[in-house]
Amino acid sequence: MRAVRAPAHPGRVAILQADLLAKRFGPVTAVEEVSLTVAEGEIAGLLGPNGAGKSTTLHMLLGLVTPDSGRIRIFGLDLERHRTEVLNQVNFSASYLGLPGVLQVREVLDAFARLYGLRRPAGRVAEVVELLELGPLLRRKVIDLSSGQQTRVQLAKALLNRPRLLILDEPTAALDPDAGDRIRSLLVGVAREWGGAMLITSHNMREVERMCDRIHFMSGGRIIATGTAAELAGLFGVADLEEVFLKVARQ
Ligand SMILES: Nc1ncnc2c1ncn2[C@@H]1O[C@H](COP(=O)(O)OP(=O)(O)OP(=O)(O)O)[C@@H](O)[C@H]1O
Repeated sequence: MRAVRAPAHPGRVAILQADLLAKRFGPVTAVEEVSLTVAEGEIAGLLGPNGAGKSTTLHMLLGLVTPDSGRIRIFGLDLERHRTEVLNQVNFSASYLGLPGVLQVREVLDAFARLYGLRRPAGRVAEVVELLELGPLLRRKVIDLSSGQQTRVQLAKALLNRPRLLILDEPTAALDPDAGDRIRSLLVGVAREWGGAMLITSHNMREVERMCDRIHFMSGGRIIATGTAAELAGLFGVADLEEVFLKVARQ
């Protein structure tokens, strides 16, 4: 299949550059020849059916999984050689990442603020609490929160260090339509305001169409197409991203 490769932001600095990543788990090839870039200020989407290799790719970009081959540069630095310097300016949120359930929301945020070595931890915690509307939940234990509320705490934690690169694995999967809508607006605002870059996975095609400047579509461990939602729809000869997804998943 011919791939569309549209440069989203020609001339802008590449925040993330991954070249020819590959990862096998025993007999399973999870990721093969994956190359992608995310530019400063860009929100990029990584889409694909279940098992396409999205999470494995994200985990390699976060240094959680070691690639069998390939190279990752973030902020122009090699991730393997400059791991601490790079990861200090990156953050990640995923619904499957548990937070310490016995702690109150305030304690969780304070603990991460200290862990990140923030200069004004109390001020920054107050900012993310306001951004994610967590004020009424601060004294509640994480384990007692609904999954949507826990997602908001996860996102607050992920924004604490003002990451230059924010990686989100299905950020709004547990949120109701209203909360999801507000979080999407917030994330777009954060990307535009900070000039940081975001890479997100999602199974919500409307969300991806609304948020993402550019989409990398994965199937069978490979990126099979890259472009805007409209470019991908054109490439596959369908009306929208939802139909692209169905076409790829059913092939
Ligand atoms: N730790 C692991 N050990 C063995 N196989 C793994 C491991 N992690 C992932 N895989 C396999 O690699 C392939 C890609 O998995 P991955 O989780 O990256 O897909 P995904 O696109 O994120 O899927 P989903 O949309 O379901 O979250 C799958 O076949 C999966 O079973």
